[in-house]
Amino acid sequence: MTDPIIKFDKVGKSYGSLKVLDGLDFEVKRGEKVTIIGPSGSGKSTVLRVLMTLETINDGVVYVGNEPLWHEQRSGALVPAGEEHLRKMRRQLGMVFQQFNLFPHMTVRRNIAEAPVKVLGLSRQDANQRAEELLEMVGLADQAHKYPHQLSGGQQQRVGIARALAMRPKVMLFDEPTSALDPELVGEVLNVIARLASEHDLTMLLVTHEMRFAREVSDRVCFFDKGQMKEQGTPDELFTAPREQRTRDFLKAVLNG
Ligand SMILES: Nc1ncnc2c1ncn2[C@@H]1O[C@H](COP(=O)(O)OP(=O)(O)OP(=O)(O)O)[C@@H](O)[C@H]1O
Repeated sequence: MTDPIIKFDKVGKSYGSLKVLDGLDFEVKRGEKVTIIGPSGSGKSTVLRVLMTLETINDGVVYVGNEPLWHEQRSGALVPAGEEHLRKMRRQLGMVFQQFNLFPHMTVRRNIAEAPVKVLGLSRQDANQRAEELLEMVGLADQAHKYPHQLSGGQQQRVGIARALAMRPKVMLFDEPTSALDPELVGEVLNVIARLASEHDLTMLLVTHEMRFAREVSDRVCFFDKGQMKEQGTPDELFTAPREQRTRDFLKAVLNG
């Protein structure tokens, strides 16, 4: 593995007096599968939302590839980025949300094909073909002409994954992709993500409360607390021999809870 494809360099983010990211230093390398775990409110989702340009930052620099995400170089200085730069940078990332956010009035196939047509300029025919290949991959080839409300939550989330992949992002972000699902539907979604992780060299950054899953799919697990990364390691290092007391307390609470 080589250069970082994502880098947070002393990134600060606050809502009023609440510091959500506190001088955060964090990197993900190309092709790496990284999971962020940590208590509620530790800033995990904010990291993904900042990358997706859904939240601004107050301090520091975020890099995607080797380019600043929220800034542009002008005459050697970093200045706040304009909308065109943000749009270009955002295209490198795909995100799967807790709430699937599918368009209710579009068929499953159209949900997946719409952005490739509108944003990437693919022909409708090529976009439909891409959508059908992705539906096959997530095990929903026979659901292309249904509407989201005709699918289970697990199926809708698999469409959400196909939709993000249709834009051929360099990095896939997953924000607690199973937390809105009934327990019996969690497995089918985790299986699709695990297969993606093992069969593709896509970079993946996941926030999850599913510790067993984090252990299985990740190259590296990062423990966040109070807007900082407090500890990181391979799944084995972090889950079997955490160094920090705060990590031990957290794991004890979630694994026994
Ligand atoms: N738009 C907002 N306005 C004010 N506070 C916010 C906003 N969005 C998030 N927060 C607060 O920022 C903190 C960090 O939120 P974030 O969603 O990143 O946490 P998290 O670690 O993902 O938590 P969880 O596991 O509960 O999802 C929380 O205390 C949250 O209430």
